[in-house]
Formats: sequence, C-alpha cells, structure tokens
Amino acid sequence: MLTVYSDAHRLQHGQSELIDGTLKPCFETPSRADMVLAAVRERELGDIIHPRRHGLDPILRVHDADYARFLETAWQRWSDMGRDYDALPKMWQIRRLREAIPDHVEGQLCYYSMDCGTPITAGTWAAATAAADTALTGADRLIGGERAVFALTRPPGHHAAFDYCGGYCFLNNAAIAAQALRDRGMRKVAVLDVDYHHGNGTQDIFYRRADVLFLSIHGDPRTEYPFFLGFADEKGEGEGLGYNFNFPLSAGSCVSTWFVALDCALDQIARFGAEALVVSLGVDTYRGDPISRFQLDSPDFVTLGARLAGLKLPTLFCLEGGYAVGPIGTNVVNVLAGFEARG
Ligand SMILES: NCCCNCCCCCS
Ligand SMILES: [Zn+2]
Repeated sequence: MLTVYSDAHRLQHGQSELIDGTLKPCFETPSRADMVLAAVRERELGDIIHPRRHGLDPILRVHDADYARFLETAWQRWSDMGRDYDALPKMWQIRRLREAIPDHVEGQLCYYSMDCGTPITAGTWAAATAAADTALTGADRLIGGERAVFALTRPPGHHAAFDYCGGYCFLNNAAIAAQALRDRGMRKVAVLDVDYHHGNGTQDIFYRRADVLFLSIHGDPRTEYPFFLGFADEKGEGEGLGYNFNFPLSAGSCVSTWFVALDCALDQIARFGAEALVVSLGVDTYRGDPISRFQLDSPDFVTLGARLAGLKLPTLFCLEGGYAVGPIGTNVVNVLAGFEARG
C-alpha cells in the first residue's frame, strides 16, 4: 500500500494543553508520526511519496474562508503582541453571548476554537496545509487507480469543523479528501471514523448532504470528549437526513461490542452504494491509550483492516488519533496490513 507523508508535520509541536484542569505536555506530538513512519518502513508496507501542493481551493470546499484566514494569520498577530508561547483561547462564545466575530486575534482565537487543547504555533498553518495536501495526494492516487492509500496525516483533522478547530485538529484532512473525490467524479463517498472520539468536525461538514455518508464509532459523548455531539439520534438534516450514523459505545465497552458496531457501519456503507471509502483512522481505541477507554488490542487492528477490505472499495486511510506512542506504529500498520492481506 502506498503511503503519503510530509516531514512538514514536525512544524506542529505544541508545548502544552489544558487537560483535566491542568496544563500538561501535548499528547499530540511529532513522535506519533515518526513511530508510524518507522513501522511503515519496517513492515515494508509499500512506497512512500511526498504530497503535491494543492493550494487553498480544496480546503475552502469544506472550510469557511474567514476561518482559514484566521488560521493562516493567527500566529503572526499573536506574536506581534510580544507573545512567543502557544496561542490558546481563554474563554468561549457560549450560550447567549453575542455570536459576533471579534476583530482582535485573542477574541478570534476564542471564537474559532472548540477547546483549549489545540495550540496554534508558528508552524501550525504550514503543518496543517501539508496534512491537507497529504490527504489530497492520497485522493489523487485513488482517482488514478490505486486500490488503497495511506495518508500519514499530522496534525489530525476529524474534530475540525467548517469554521472551528479543536481536538488537536485544524483542517479536516478526511473531509477535504472526501470532497476532492466528489469533485473528481465519484458520486457517493463514505467517511468512516473509527477513532475513539466522535468525528464532530466531519459530521458538521457533511451533516446536510446526501452525497457523503458519515459514520462514527466512538466513546459515548455522555461521558467522553467531545461531549456535545455524537449521539445516536443525530441522523443528518434536510437532504442529509439518513446519511449520518453515530454508534456511541460506553467507555470500557468490550472488543466484540466494538466489532458489532463496525459491522453495522459497514452494512450501511454497502447499502449506500459508496464508490469510495475514506477512513478516519484513529487508533486511540487501543486498550493502552492514555486518554481513551476502549479495549482493542494490537491484533484487533488486523481484524479491523480485513473487515474494511471486505467492502472492496477504493479506500483512503487518513491518520487521526492514537496517543500510546510506543505501539502506535504497530497498531496503525496492523490495520493497513490486515486490509492488504484480505486482498
Ligand atoms: N480527558 C480527555 C481530554 C480529551 N482532550 C481532547 C482529545 C482529543 C482527541 C483527538 S483524536
Ligand atoms: Zn481520538
């Protein structure tokens, strides 16, 4: 399987995130991508190519232009205030506060952020656009006839919505790629999010559309991040009604429960008649993940890959979460190798 990878991911290296009430070192680190790349090489998964630049247009097919401009300019404006440390919001535009976009960068940071775990740094825009190019290059190769491609995307993307960042995500790589597949002639595309956390961003982007089916298996938002989206009764709106499927599972759910949800999701994708599949591949479903609470063990990721191959669709994998850095390479490549072995 072909891998698309850019060293530019290293430009996103936040120092700290506010988690469980204290500032802690970021869980989303460059070493995550290093470990995955090493495993891709070690397991001889296939060729590794660098992304082609695609510019802003494909990004603006799913993201708000003002939001993109904020991401592009935030660091310069923040450092012009004499601040050399990560940019994190200090409040939110919460219920009954005015939904006006502030002029000042500090206010915009609050307006465009979902949480305070997603630091904007000097290299954030460069890293995030390189990740989008990585996913887009994967989509290009799928259109060119590749059966499956792995986009080693970092920073991740599935929590980034039309006009806000969060969950370590700035640009929604999987959504950008799904839209590119649609723009290149694929009539129906499915996005399956197997990360531990609900793909609120991807759901937000496609919620009112019937041409992109979104499905997510995740920790129940009643207790798990992102708390305010990912419930089973969210089925889409308008033309998109019936094209959004959430499978929230209680924290601590056993592996067999997880695979039952996966089989339900795969059945919906087959019914939908998808011509291509984009997988938001988070492996924070791993039993040893430091911020998540499912029970998958490394061999289960091989099973996951094989199940996905059973759909017999052109498939683009986009890396999302996974914070147990030691085993992340094994777990990610297990999915990809399991997919390939199914043939
Ligand atoms: N106590 C858990 C806090 C979670 N903070 C954000 C998690 C983002 C996951 C991205 S895949
Ligand atoms: Zn996650």
